[in-house]
Amino acid sequence: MSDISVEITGLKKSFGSLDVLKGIDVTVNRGDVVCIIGPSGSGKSTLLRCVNLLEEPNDGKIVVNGVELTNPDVDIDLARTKIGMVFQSFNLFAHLNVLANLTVAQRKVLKRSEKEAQEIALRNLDRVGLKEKANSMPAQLSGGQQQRVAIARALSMDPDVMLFDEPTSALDPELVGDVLGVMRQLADEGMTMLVVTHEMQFAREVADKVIFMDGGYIVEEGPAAEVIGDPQEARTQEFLARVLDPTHHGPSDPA
Ligand SMILES: Nc1ncnc2c1ncn2[C@@H]1O[C@H](COP(=O)(O)OP(=O)(O)OP(=O)(O)O)[C@@H](O)[C@H]1O
Repeated sequence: MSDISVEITGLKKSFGSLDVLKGIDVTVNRGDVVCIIGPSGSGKSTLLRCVNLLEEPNDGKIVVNGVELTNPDVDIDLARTKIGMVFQSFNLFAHLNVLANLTVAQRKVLKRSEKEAQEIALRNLDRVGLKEKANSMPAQLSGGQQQRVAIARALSMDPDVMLFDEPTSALDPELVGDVLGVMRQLADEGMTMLVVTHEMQFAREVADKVIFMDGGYIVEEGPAAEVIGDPQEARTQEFLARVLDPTHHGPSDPA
């Protein structure tokens, strides 16, 4: 089996006349955590959405665990079950309790029996420390708990890869640590993860590789210490101010 889990080559995506991804190449090895950072509007979410086939690329190739998702003959529903996605806004079904949130796609897409789906759901709720909330409704949970349920829901589909799109951005600061803790645990367990985040400490401590995107290009890629730098250095302070500034939209087009 290849060591490569995700291989993206020459990926391009436009919305009308807006070129958002201008030729992206990314390789993620099996078991690695890759963090994607970059200013607002640089195309980070669009990249993840293309990998999960929520957006159709205009050009390029995406291969996940040997399956070319960009091949028009691929069974998209089946391929997508292998890719778990966690969004900023949790996206739980508000009218279903926690357990049902975790079983519905297992029943429908993977055709698991109710009993098997519930067993797998409870195991994954336990993994994120929320087994006792199985019968709660999403609205009865904190944002951090809802996000951990969303992670457990994605895990219940037995994904090969987990994609996280700013999973802590919508949370109150005191709830961020619990969600990052679950993500650290998944990384320790060897889950392959592609994470769009503004959490630089998480990137420094957990990422095997950091990718810095700007203006639809990858402009830097490597170990966190090289891409983000030492937090004590002035260069790093300037860099972080640029990456974390929500008003920066500067597509410094290298072409
Ligand atoms: N469905 C869409 N239709 C039109 N434009 C879109 C669509 N999705 C994204 N865009 C535009 O593409 C550009 C990149 O958006 P994207 O969400 O990928 O950036 P981002 O780097 O994730 O930003 P942020 O950090 O603010 O989430 C933005 O200009 C955005 O307005």
